[in-house]
Amino acid sequence: MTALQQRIGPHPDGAHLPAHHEQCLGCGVDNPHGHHLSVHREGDLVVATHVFDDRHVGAPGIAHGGAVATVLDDLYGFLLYLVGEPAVTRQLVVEYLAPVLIGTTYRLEARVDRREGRKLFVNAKVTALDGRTAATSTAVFVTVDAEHFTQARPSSAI
Ligand SMILES: CCCCCCCCCCCC(=O)SCCNC(=O)CCNC(=O)[C@H](O)C(C)(C)COP(=O)(O)OP(=O)(O)OC[C@H]1O[C@@H](n2cnc3c(N)ncnc32)[C@H](O)[C@@H]1OP(=O)(O)O
Repeated sequence: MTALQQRIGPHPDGAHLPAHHEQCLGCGVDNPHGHHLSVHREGDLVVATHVFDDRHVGAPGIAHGGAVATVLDDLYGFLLYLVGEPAVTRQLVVEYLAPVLIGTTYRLEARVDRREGRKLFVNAKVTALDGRTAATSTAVFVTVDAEHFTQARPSSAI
């Protein structure tokens, strides 16, 4: 079994899901610019509790839209652990419904809506702890083989 296959799973309900790799902008623990997302499985959902900090500011006190998109994109990347195959973003759509505030805790959740061949149609939302939804998203991911990740660095550890 390859390291990629081992990382992909399976992962039981409730399990903490492994970072994509240590330097990943979304979830890598060793990336000083990263969001350090910590994600677990809740049934068919992947879920994170997240606080944007001053590194992610756009308008004063408000998270940059690109930072929110980054986190959503990375969260979708955890659905591959439920699908059991690697997949990458082909299309990402974000609806910014309300400002995402710096220093405020949000629940992020994502799920696979449906699959058609290699295409995974996925959706996500960002919800404040008072229940208000700050952002929703849809995306299309496309499954790839392990060689996809060796295009830039043939010796990639993924
Ligand atoms: C453990 C850790 C490891 C895994 C680590 C994972 C890390 C995850 C990190 C978070 C996520 C990311 O940031 S991922 C990084 C950002 N994304 C990328 O770099 C991807 C760049 N794009 C690509 O490499 C390529 O375009 C691919 C692989 C996505 C697809 O290329 P392809 O393989 O040639 O496939 P292609 O024929 O073009 O399209 C496949 C199918 O999708 C359809 N399709 C294409 N676009 C759309 C669309 N917008 N809406 C609907 N359908 C679409 C096509 O019609 C086709 O359908 P049909 O004709 O077959 O029916």
